[in-house]
Amino acid sequence: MTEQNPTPTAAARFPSPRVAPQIAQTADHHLDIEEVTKDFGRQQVLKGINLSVARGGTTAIVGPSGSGKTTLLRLIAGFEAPDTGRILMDGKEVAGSTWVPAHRRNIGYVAQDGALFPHLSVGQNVAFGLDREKFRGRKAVQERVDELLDMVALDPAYAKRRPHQLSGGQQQRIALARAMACEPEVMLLDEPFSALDAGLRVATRRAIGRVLHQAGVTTILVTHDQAEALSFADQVAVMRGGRLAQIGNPFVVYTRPADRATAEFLGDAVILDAWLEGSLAMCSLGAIPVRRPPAQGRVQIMLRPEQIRIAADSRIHGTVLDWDYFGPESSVRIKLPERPADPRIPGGGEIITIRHWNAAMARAGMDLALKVIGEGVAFPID
Ligand SMILES: Nc1ncnc2c1ncn2[C@@H]1O[C@H](COP(=O)(O)OP(=O)(O)OP(=O)(O)O)[C@@H](O)[C@H]1O
Repeated sequence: MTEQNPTPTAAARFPSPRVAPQIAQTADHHLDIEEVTKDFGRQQVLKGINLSVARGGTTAIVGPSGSGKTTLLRLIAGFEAPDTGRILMDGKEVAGSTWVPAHRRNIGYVAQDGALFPHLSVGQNVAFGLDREKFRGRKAVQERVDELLDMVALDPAYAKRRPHQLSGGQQQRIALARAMACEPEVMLLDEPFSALDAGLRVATRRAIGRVLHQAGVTTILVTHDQAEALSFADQVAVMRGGRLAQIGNPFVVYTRPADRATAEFLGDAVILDAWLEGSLAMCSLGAIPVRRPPAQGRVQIMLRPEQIRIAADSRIHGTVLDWDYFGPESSVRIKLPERPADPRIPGGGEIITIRHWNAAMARAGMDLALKVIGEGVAFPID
């Protein structure tokens, strides 16, 4: 873990009360980020971030490239200092009016490429993080290295190899073992799976997630992959343009995104113009129930493609344009009727994409009856 001797700015050392509000501390918060900002030159990269992470919890910070994810992680690690705001661990300030350097924060860090030392063996890489006061002598070190390799499901026989003699997934597990050797309370993972191919990526993610969960380590994963964020974490924080657009559990952020951009970032979304009356949105797909309507009248309604099903008994129809076959499911493009029967309903003629498991059912030009399952999410029109 390299430290870059960050110099806290005057604002970070002496934040004004205006920018460092007291946010109620909850007993099980391990990490609290309060009103944190960070500028690089004239660019404000973080614009007032507030985020709390529960002890032993797993948070994924997800967002498009350049949204400030890595910068936030580096601030938590102590590689950089915030310009304003503060960061607390266990309710104690580590950045803000005080400064605790990276090596005293008890935080592990695994980078995208693992950053193993190429000239050291696997065993020496893992041993690098050990507290030599605690593990004195070759035997004690060897036993602990074997234990750590076992923890990440690697045979101790690998200890003698050099990093380049291992697969990408094995190298990432070694990087985790090295970071775990320091016995960190918090583990920061900066896109550690992104260089791995699809199959290895899922297996490595599962293996690393299991190790951290079993050890009760509070974990923050940075990723730009929404599926990875949803499957890995119990809390997802969506970043956009230096701000947190939404924080919630994976189910909530996926099914009830806060705005259209978040909806589209987290997965495929069908978005239609609609007329909202009470808690029913009327659109080309019929009357769709909406939870907590944000407005009345003209809105946009969002559905996930898997909520739109083919159902023989429905009055809503569409025409198949084409489809893509993916094996277990197909993606079917459908054109909705030009003018909905009810004149109050905006839209018509929209092209939507749904998912269906049976490709044999779809033919171009075929008429399909469609049914919506569950609730939609309405977004006000600006
Ligand atoms: N040390 C630095 N000096 C100047 N600008 C920086 C520095 N670090 C980051 N930035 C800028 O801050 C912005 C946010 O970068 P950051 O790496 O935090 O984004 P990110 O969301 O992690 O992106 P990616 O997914 O591409 O890694 C970018 O515009 C980047 O160019």
